[in-house]
Amino acid sequence: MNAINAIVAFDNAMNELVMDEARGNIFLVGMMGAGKTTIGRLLAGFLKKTFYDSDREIQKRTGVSIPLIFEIEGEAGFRKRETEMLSELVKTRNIVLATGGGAVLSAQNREMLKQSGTVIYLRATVDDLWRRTRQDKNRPLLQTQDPRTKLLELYGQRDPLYQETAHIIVESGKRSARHLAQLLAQQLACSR
Ligand SMILES: Nc1ncnc2c1ncn2[C@@H]1O[C@H](COP(=O)(O)OP(=O)(O)OP(=O)(O)O)[C@@H](O)[C@H]1O
Ligand SMILES: O=C(O)C1=C[C@@H](O)[C@@H](O)[C@H](O)C1
Ligand SMILES: [Mg+2]
Repeated sequence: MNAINAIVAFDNAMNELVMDEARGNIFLVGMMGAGKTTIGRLLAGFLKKTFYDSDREIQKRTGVSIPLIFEIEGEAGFRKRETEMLSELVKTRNIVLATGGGAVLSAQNREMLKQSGTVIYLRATVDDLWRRTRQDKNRPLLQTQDPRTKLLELYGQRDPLYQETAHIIVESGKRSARHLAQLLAQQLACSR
């Protein structure tokens, strides 16, 4: 696949096929701080789709924050809730969904996402991810002695899984969230 501006991997043939079977759904995957929530909301606005954020839906349903779920139920408890939430959300139509950063860890989740929508991997460098997340205490996995090293470790583990799940890979690079959302909206509109 050739580099097209910020969009580094956009396989049109595959995308047409995927869009046919995708019920109009777009699923964003990527690391914490990749911009899934920010870009997802903007993209939904441009494409006139309904925006959902899996983390937010879990918080709405449980009435507590993600860090508190991690504290009480551990990561395994959170992952179970995340899979339940994704199973519901993938059944809808015409949505843009920002998934949680760890959604791709489960093979079941990866398969569900691939089968029910066009999956976009928002890819960013560890330096950018670190800059965007370092001030934010809302990410339990980064509450360690050395969060930057943890981020690097998670990136190494997850980057192949995001790539495996995605139909489209977008390098977030130096572009603003708004500009990226605009580029994506244009590409997706063209491939319909
Ligand atoms: N392309 C971008 N350029 C500059 N800043 C960005 C970009 N994308 C996101 N940001 C900023 O980075 C921060 C994190 O973004 P966001 O919360 O959307 O990430 P996320 O992928 O949803 O993370 P999480 O998996 O933890 O929910 C926000 O402050 C957002 O404004
Ligand atoms: O990267 C992760 O594993 C996570 C990212 C967030 O979106 C939340 O889903 C939670 O903090 C876990
Ligand atoms: Mg988010």
